[in-house]
Amino acid sequence: MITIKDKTFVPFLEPVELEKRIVELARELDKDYEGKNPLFIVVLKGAFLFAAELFKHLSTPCEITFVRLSSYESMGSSGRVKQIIGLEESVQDRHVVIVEDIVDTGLTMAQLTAQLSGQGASSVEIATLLHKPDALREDVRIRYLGFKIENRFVVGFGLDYEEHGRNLAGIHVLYEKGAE
Ligand SMILES: O=P(O)(O)OC[C@H]1O[C@H](OP(=O)(O)OP(=O)(O)O)[C@H](O)[C@@H]1O
Ligand code: HPA
Ligand SMILES: [Mg+2]
Repeated sequence: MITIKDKTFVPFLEPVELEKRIVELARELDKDYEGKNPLFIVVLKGAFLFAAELFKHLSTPCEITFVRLSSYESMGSSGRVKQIIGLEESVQDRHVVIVEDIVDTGLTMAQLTAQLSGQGASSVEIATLLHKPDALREDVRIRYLGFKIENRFVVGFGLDYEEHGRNLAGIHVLYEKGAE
């Protein structure tokens, strides 16, 4: 168990499980994007460790860039996605893969995919480490998924609780008596 501020979290996905699944995703991406020079767009801050692990195992020639989007306040979505750092590259006629840590309500991905398609990308796919199907409120199609998880708040491996816990090597879930 670990404590961050006023909350307790318990281990849920170990670093070795994460790495094993990320290697599988990299192999799938290598196969699907061979010869396409994809543009990977990493969504900061949360996706930084997932992206680092993914790219270490990816061998297809590609370009990598970053945006920084923010919508969460403490443990809930504010309902608004703020673009803190925008995209510098043109996505016109590019095969784009968004690299995200988690699709929760889907609001962040719904907005970003609509924006990229509107800017003329040839294709836009989502690669996310985690997804909470029971929390989804938007029409979001995930092409590359690490783990489907329950609708419970998680931290670690890039994900934060009030900006803390991003450096944890595994994913931890909020401790609720009787649910651990
Ligand atoms: O599906 P949604 O409900 O939109 O939630 C998912 C988004 O929320 C988190 O970002 P956050 O706003 O916490 O910013 P951060 O990555 O800097 O922590 C997470 O990293 C995703 O980008
Ligand atoms: O469960 C979560 N944990 C941390 N950040 C998040 N952003 C969306 N869902 C989550
Ligand atoms: Mg966050």
